[in-house]
Amino acid sequence: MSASESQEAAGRPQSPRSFAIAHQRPRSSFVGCSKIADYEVLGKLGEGTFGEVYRARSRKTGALVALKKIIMHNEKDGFPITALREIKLLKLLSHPNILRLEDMAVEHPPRSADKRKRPIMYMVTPYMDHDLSGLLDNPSVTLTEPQIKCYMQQLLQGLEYLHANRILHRDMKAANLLINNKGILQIADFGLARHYEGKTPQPGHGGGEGTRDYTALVVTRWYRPPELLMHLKRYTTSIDLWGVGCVFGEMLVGKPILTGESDGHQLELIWDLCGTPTIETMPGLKDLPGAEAMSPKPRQGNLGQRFREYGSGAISLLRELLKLDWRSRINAHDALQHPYFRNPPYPAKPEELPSFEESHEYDRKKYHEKRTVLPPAPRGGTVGRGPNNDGDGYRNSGGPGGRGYPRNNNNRNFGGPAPAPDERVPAWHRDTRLPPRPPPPADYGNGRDRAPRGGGGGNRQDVDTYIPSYDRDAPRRDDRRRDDRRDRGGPGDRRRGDYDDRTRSNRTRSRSRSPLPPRDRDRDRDRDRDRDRPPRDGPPHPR
Ligand SMILES: Nc1ncnc2c1ncn2[C@@H]1O[C@H](COP(=O)(O)OP(=O)(O)OP(=O)(O)O)[C@@H](O)[C@H]1O
Repeated sequence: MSASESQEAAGRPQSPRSFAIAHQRPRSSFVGCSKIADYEVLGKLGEGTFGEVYRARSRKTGALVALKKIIMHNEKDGFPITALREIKLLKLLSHPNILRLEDMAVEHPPRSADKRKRPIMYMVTPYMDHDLSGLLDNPSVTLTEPQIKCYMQQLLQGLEYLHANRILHRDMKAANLLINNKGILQIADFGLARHYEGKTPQPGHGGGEGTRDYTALVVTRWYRPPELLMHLKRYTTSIDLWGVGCVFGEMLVGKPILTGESDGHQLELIWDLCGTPTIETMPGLKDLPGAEAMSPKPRQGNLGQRFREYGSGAISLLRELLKLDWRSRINAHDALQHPYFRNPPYPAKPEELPSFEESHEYDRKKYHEKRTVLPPAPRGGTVGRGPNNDGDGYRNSGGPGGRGYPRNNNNRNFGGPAPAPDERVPAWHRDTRLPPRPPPPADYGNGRDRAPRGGGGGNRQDVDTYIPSYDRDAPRRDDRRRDDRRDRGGPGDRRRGDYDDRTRSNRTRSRSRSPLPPRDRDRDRDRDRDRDRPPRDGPPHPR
C-alpha cells in the first residue's frame, strides 16, 4: 500500500504533496517547454480570463492543438498564481474526460522590443471541436436523448475522478466542457480548481459535510448553487454537482435554465424551479449568512412541470442534482448509477455520435458583437466576418508570434481545401435565442444589480455579492484574473453595447448595497485570500 493509500485508509486527508506524488503522469505524456515557433497558429478560438485561446497545429507532430495564452496582468507580479495552479493540477490529472495539458510553449519578445517585456507562455492542450455552450447555441444541433446520456455519463465520470482525488472544479458550466467530433467530452478550465480537504464523497451519502472554509468567490452565477449564493463557505464537492444539474437541464432544453441577472434574482429563479427552501429541504438554511435578508414568497417549484416532456427518468435525476440540501445532493458516483442511464433509450457510445460543425462560444459572441456594429449585409454577403472574410478580423492583429495568420484560418475542414469566401458562416448567424452570458465567478466589480426580471419580489438580497472593495486598476493578486476578465458576452463585458453603461458606476452602487458592512466584507475577503495563498515554503500545492 502506498503512503497516500494508507493515509486514505486511515481516514486522514491526503496532503497535496502525497496527492502529487501518487498522481504523477508518465513523463512521456508532457513535452515540457517548447517554442511558440513549434506551432503554426491558425486562428482564435476563445477568450477567457487568461486572455485568448488559439487553434494551432504542431509543426512536429501535425496534431491540432489549442494554445491558451497566459496573460500577465501586471508584469511586475510575475506569473499569475491562478495560472500556476491550473498548470500544476492539469499536469497531475490523467483521465479520458479531463482535458490533458500536453506542453507549455513560450514566445519570447522580439529583440527590438522593450527590455521589460516578458516572454508569453501558452498552455498547449489537444484541440476540441466544440465547447458545449457553443454546440447548444448552434441551431442546427439538436441533441438526442442517447447523446445527452452519453455526454452526461462522461461528465460524471470526469467529475467522479476529480472528487475521488479531492479536487473541486468550482467553475462547472457548459462553456468549460469541451467536446470533439469523436464524441468525447472533457472537463476544462481548472483556473478556479483546488485541492479539497474534506472526505471524498461516499456512495449513498451525497457530498457529505464540509470540514473547512473556502473562498466563496467561485462558480459562474448561472451555475452557482443556492448555498454559495447564500455565502456558505464550508462547502463540499456537491457545488460541482449543482453545476452538472444546470448543464443537464441546458442540454435537455437547448439553453441555460437559470439565467439570473443578480444573485438575488438567481435565487428567485432557483426557488421557482425547486421550491422555496424550508428547514426540511435545506437543513441549516437559517445559519447561512445570506438567509437573514431573505423572505421569498412560498412556492412549490415547477421542475416537474418544466421538464415533463423529457420523462420521469430525466426529471428524477435532475431533482437529485438540483437538490437544495447540499449534503444529500447526489454525488457523481451515485448519479452514474441512476436508472436514467439504465433505462431505454440507452446512452449512445461516443463513437456513434454524429460530428458537427465546430462550435465555440466565442463564435457566437463574435457574431453578436459584429452584428451590432455592421450594417445589414447584402444577400450572400459577409456580415459579421469583416472585410478579410477571416471571421474574426484578427489576422493582422499580431497574435502569437506576431506574424499574422494564414488566410482561411477558420476553415472548419481544416487540412482540406480552402473554403469558398462565405463558407464559414458561424451557426450563430441564424441564432438570437439566448440572453447574454452570465458573469464569471468573481467579476463582481461590475455590479449587476438590476431589478429582477418580472419584479422578483423586491428582495433585499438582490445585489451581486462579493463585491471587491479594491479598485479595478489595482486588482488584488490572487483574484486578478477573475477580476480583470471580461465576461464572455455577459453583462460585465464592456464591448457589448447593451451593457456598456453599467460598469464602474454600478460597481460602486452595488458595493454600497452589499448586505455586509464594508469592514466585515474586507476582513472576510482577506481571510479567504490568505487561506488560498500557497504556503510560502511548503510543497507544491494544488489549490
Ligand atoms: N483545447 C481546446 N480546444 C478547443 N477550444 C478550446 C480549448 N480550450 C479552450 N477552448 C475554447 O476557449 C474557451 C475559453 O477557454 P478556458 O475556459 O479554458 O479559458 P479561461 O480563460 O479560463 O476562460 P474563462 O475564464 O472564460 O472560463 C473555451 O470555452 C473554449 O471555447
